[in-house]
Amino acid sequence: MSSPSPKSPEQSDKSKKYDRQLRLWGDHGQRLLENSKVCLINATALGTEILKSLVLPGIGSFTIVDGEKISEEDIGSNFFLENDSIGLSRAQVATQSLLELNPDVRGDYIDESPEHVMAHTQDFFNKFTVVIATALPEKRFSSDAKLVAVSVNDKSGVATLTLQRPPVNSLNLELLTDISSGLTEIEKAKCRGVILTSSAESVFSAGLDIFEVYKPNPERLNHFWKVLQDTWLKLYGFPYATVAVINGHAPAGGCLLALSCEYRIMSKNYTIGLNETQLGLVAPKWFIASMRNVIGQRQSELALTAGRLFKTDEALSLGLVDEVVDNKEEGISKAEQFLSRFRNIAPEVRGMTKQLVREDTIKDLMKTREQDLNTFVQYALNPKVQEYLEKYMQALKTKVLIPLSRHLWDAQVPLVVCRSIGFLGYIRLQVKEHTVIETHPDSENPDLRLDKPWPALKEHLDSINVATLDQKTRSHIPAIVILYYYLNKYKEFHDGNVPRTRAEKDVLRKMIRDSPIPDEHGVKVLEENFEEAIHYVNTCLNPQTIPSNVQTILDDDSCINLTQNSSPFWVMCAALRELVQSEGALPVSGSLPDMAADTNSYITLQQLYYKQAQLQAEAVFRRASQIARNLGLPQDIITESEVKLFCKHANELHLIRGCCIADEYERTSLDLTSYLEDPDSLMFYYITLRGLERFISEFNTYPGQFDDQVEPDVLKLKSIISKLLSEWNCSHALRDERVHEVCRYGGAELHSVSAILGGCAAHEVIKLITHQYKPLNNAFFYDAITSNSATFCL
Ligand SMILES: CCCCCCC/C=C/C(=O)SCCNC(=O)CCNC(=O)[C@H](O)C(C)(C)COP(=O)(O)OP(=O)(O)OC[C@H]1O[C@@H](n2cnc3c(N)ncnc32)[C@H](O)[C@@H]1OP(=O)(O)O
Repeated sequence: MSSPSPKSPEQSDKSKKYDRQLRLWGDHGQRLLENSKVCLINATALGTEILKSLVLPGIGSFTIVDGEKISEEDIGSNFFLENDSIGLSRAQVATQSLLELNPDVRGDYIDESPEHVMAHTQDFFNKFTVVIATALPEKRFSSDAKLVAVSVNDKSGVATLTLQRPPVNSLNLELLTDISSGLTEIEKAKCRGVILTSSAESVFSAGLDIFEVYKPNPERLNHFWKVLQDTWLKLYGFPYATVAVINGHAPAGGCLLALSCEYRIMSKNYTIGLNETQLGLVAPKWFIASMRNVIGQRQSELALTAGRLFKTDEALSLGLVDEVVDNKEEGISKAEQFLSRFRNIAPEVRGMTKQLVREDTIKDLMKTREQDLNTFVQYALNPKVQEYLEKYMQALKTKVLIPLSRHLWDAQVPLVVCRSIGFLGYIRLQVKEHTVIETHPDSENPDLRLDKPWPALKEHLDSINVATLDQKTRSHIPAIVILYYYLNKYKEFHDGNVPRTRAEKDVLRKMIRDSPIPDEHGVKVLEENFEEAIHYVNTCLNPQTIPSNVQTILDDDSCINLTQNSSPFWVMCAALRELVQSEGALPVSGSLPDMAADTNSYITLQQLYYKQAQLQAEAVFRRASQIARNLGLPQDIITESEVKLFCKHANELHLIRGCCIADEYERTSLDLTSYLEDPDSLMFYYITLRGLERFISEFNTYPGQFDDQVEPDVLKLKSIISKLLSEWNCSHALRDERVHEVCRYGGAELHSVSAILGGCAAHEVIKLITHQYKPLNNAFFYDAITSNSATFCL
């Protein structure tokens, strides 16, 4: 790779400290690094290894977001955590240890889960240059979807209101609002009855959304409770017959919804109850009344004070539910049968009777609404209650990858997701758009323009007749002059064409090789500069074309249709496009390779190239500044030094348009056939890891985490993976030993694997920050057993 030249001996302390890396990405790269703000989610062994490799080269600052306390497992794998820190905040201890590595770096931490941070400070992550997330399970939910579905069976006149807020229909403000408007819709349609059920496989509703009450915004909290009261009043006093088909767990608020209906049909093997006391919460009076009206004072008191959750069959014996079924379909059919009981009863009469039965309970809340609201708000804001809720939230675990990925995608903040488990490692980069000016290609041909020299260069080169030079001058002229001279001779005999094929180039090489004048002994000695000219025949005579990747960038919509949101890169590209259109070529890079020549002739030539590069860069700068002005962008958005750098590297520009992780996880088909047919392909790790993510999401543990659960977990993971493969329409199966291997790890991190992967991930982050070198596009897998690695574009 090409590198900036070494620094002079008079270096500042900082440049001494960073000397080696400055050779790789220069002062300007270092400046970007020192201005960067990096966020790490979860200070796992891998997470801290990544930060270590970013703190040492001097990022500006880092913030760790991690609500976990240090465990024994952490101590075993995480170099930055000490034995005596068990039980302390992982974010805090890791921050302190990392800061010791480099006094020039600032660091802080947030001792909260990323989900909590997301829920309370939506834009928190937007301020970072890069966000890195380790050990972050997916969360399968989409924020845009409708939260309830209402369907009416025209024949039976029965409406079904289905709760569909994944994953567990927790009742947040939006879901409650949708339930309420769903009921209004049904009321207007004058249906014979309503079935309330859920689209989730195993949950009816998890009750109130804890995020509405944990560290709440007081205004929203008020509104939330009012809407809950309204929704309950509407459902409880609904004029038409209501049945709850409880096709999954129904704790707390979920139970309240079911209790508000007139009849309850529950699938086997789930739980239901008002379990508030178990959570350290007191259920409001109308929750209690709803239960008392169904199972009576005595049973309610026993159930409520203990916060009991009843299994389906217990709930049946208690009268909390009316019927038990095997599945939702049977439940719906039984609900229709219940509703058909009222076929011969006038709906108004039925409705009025229900109103009278329920009137007192409804009036009670109506009378005390304001007081109930105040009590709730005060109670929710009580620090002790918040403490309970915090503990409870931690127990529920957080899964935040999907919403975080979407959020950062929209905010255009790069996200680097990494996982290290046993001998397996994975890095996935999410960038919406990433542009690179200095890609540092491995080999670069000098940009000499000998096929089409600009006038000043042509004039200079034409002024030297190589054939007539004396021996001494001849041996000191730069190789480029020689090459140009013989190229012109060649063209004279070949209809003005430059040599293209190997045979044609051999002809030119021979012309140069045969050129020496015999010495006094009649021997032809080929001077070093002539040897160099022969060498350049291969690399310097390719006609000046615009590389296809650069042309694609210049033809990109972002280059042609600039807006006020266009980045400086695109403004410079637009200006470059105009230069290319008028001159037919990219700007000259302006640098000459070293050559055996006398200083004067070399410098004369070097000046010509340098001056031409300056002139072209100035033209691009003027045009770019004008474009920026026309767009109303700030004047300092385009700097002359940046435009010079841009023009110098115009033939290596690189653009990545990535893919959002959330989209990747929601994809329904994936063509893996070609990979899975190759026994050496590491693609199976992708499938295994996706299975692992889903396992963690469903069971809140790692497969194989508990010794006595390894075999059952293997079966569970296998079934999850085959479900995934069938979701992707992929007929291949994953070999059993692969699944066993992952379960054997039990979620453990190995420090050695995390250290390697941490270095790799940190290097990708440096590329993203400095906008130098091409970053990974987009996933990297590392197998520490075979020492193989592979990258895939997912
Ligand atoms: C402050 C004053 C308040 C006074 C009001 C008093 C009245 C209170 C009424 C209430 O309703 S309080 C809420 C009580 N709810 C519960 O206790 C249920 C908790 N959830 C569960 O037990 C289980 O989730 C479940 C319903 C049995 C389903 O289990 P499953 O294994 O299928 O899913 P999980 O992995 O546990 O959860 C998936 C996902 O959903 C999140 N989640 C679960 N419940 C809630 C909730 N109530 N609010 C918000 N989020 C919830 C859970 O954290 C998981 O999230 P991720 O980890 O995927 O991010």
